[in-house]
Amino acid sequence: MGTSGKIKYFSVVVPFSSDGSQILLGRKKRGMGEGLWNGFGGKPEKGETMGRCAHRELQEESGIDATEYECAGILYMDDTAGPDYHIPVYRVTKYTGEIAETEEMEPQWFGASEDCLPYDKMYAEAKLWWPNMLANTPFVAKFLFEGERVLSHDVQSVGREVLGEHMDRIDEILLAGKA
Ligand SMILES: COc1nc(N)nc2c1ncn2[C@H]1C[C@H](O)[C@@H](COP(=O)(O)OP(=O)(O)OP(=O)(O)O)O1
Repeated sequence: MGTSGKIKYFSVVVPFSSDGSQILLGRKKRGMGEGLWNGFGGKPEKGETMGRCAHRELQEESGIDATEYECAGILYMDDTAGPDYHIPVYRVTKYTGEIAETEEMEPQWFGASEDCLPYDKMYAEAKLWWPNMLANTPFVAKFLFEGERVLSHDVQSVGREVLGEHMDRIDEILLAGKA
């Protein structure tokens, strides 16, 4: 854990097209990560599990309603100075509704392959975990940051049961109001 001892929780949510050939990203229009392409997402509300947070944030930021989605991996980000971030990443395989630009996000489809992703306009660590996301291989990724610089990383492919155990621990913390 970084020196601040604080952990902040966020979701990141990525819709895939029905044939899996495209992914929907959003360009953040304000606040944290402004100008960067990322999945949709944000902080859980009080009493909310991460899955519910992912569903709500996607709806709020893109207008669509995820009907089939699952956790694809977790980003554990330690910072040498600021708070640490624990960020489950979700893959949406079915949704209803119309995609819309919102106050927070400008949505755009990208090809679901590494050479189609706008890595130069994504968070610095994106290129380290997106290969797992694209291959549909569950992952647990650990990063040590100094500000925006990645000092070290360890991205492990894991079984779904292991990922489930990580998610259970996070939900337990959220539901106990300890986040
Ligand atoms: C290096 O760190 C990050 N990497 C990646 N890939 N994604 C990150 C990183 N830091 C934050 N994020 C994601 C997590 C969330 O999806 C957004 C930030 O969420 P936001 O600040 O918009 O949270 P909200 O709850 O929506 O906040 P407001 O209600 O204030 O809009 O970035």
